[in-house]
Amino acid sequence: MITVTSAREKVVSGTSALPSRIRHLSGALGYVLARDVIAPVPLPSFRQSSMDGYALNHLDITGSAMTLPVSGESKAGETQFQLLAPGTAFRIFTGAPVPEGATAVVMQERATRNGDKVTIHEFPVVANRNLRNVGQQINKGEVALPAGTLLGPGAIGFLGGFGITEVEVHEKPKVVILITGDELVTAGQPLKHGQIYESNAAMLIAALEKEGIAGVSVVSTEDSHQAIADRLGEISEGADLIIASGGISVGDYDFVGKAMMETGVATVFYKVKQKPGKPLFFGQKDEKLFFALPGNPASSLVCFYEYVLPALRKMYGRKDIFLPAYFLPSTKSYSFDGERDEFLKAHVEAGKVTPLFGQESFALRSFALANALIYLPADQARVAEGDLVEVHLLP
Ligand SMILES: Nc1nc2c(c(=O)[nH]1)N[C@H]1C(S)=C(S)[C@@H](COP(=O)(O)OP(=O)(O)OC[C@H]3O[C@@H](n4cnc5c(N)ncnc54)[C@H](O)[C@@H]3O)O[C@H]1N2
Ligand code: MOO
Repeated sequence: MITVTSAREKVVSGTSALPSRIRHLSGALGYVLARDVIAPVPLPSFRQSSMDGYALNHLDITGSAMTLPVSGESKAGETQFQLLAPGTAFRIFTGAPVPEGATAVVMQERATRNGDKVTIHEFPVVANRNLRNVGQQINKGEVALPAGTLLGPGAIGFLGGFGITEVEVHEKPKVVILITGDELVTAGQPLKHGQIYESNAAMLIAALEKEGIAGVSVVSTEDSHQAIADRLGEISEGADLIIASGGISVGDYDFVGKAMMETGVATVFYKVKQKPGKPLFFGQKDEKLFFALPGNPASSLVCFYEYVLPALRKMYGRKDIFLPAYFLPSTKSYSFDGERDEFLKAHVEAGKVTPLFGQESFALRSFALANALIYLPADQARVAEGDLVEVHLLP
């Protein structure tokens, strides 16, 4: 049995980023840049007004309430190159090109228009006021976004502002889920005594979807050594990452570990000193990663967030692969036997964290209400109210 820290290290060192490919910008949300994007043009690419008002030369305003003739107009989308005659003002609107010769824009709230004249109620007018200069945000040739940037809506908009339509990003892993367990019944079918509804597949698909991983296939198989080995061989063909659920403990019908080894998967680790999720298995074959998660639903989801998610994120190029961790005061006392590190389903609110009722590995009700996990190393087996605990925020 290895420690949580060592298991996490082995997941990181055993995982590499997938190759890159070109994607259309409109389909690149949630992907990670594989190359720096270089600004093809400066932004802004021409001098723009940031207000509706009057463009003028600030040196022409030598006292309060000065009146200037209005010699022209520039509105957003104006494509003609325009020149401001000395001693005059231009009517101008937000986003419009500033005429050559103008050095500032005065907001219309600080001006009074009277026919073809305007009186300026601002003195002094400061140079560059209400102007967006060429390259103020970024100059041509600079790194607009570095490799490793996770593309969110802001990045999509920023790159769209350059007219960029394609980006080079890391591929996302193709994931297959293998569900084992003879007691499992698909929703919609009646339950016989001793049977339960299968729910880990939908839970893991949801967690993957939240990470932007779609097209996940699910294969179910009976609890037989041969069937599991056969399915494992088949499903790993087109996949980058295989998640098995159930059958990884020590019972007579827990065949997943053996089947993994028989199909040539090299064990990186099996069993982690943690609760829940002790019988977690991680292995590799070629470039493919294999996780076998314990069937207990809460164990499965904890292992997903603490081990599978970092591997997935590293595969698609992310730098921040673990759940964000903070130390927060606990609103409740909590104690455990200290034999294994514990992950507790918890709720963070107003800078404090509360361990929830129902920490057993079969209990998902608490997970349904959780927005975080508390990580307690075995040597922190007694937590008093107000003690700082390590909190991992759920996505
Ligand atoms: N003698 C021992 N027994 C067990 C040990 C041990 O060390 N010695 N470890 C326990 C721990 S800890 C865990 S965790 C479980 C893990 O067992 P498996 O991974 O083999 O999981 P299963 O036995 O298949 O199922 C466990 C539990 O979860 C339910 N389950 C399974 N799959 C699903 C699913 N897809 N949807 C919903 N629920 C599922 C299943 O019915 C069981 O109740 O082993 C302990 N035993
Ligand atoms: O380690 Mo198991 O996941 O406690 O129930």
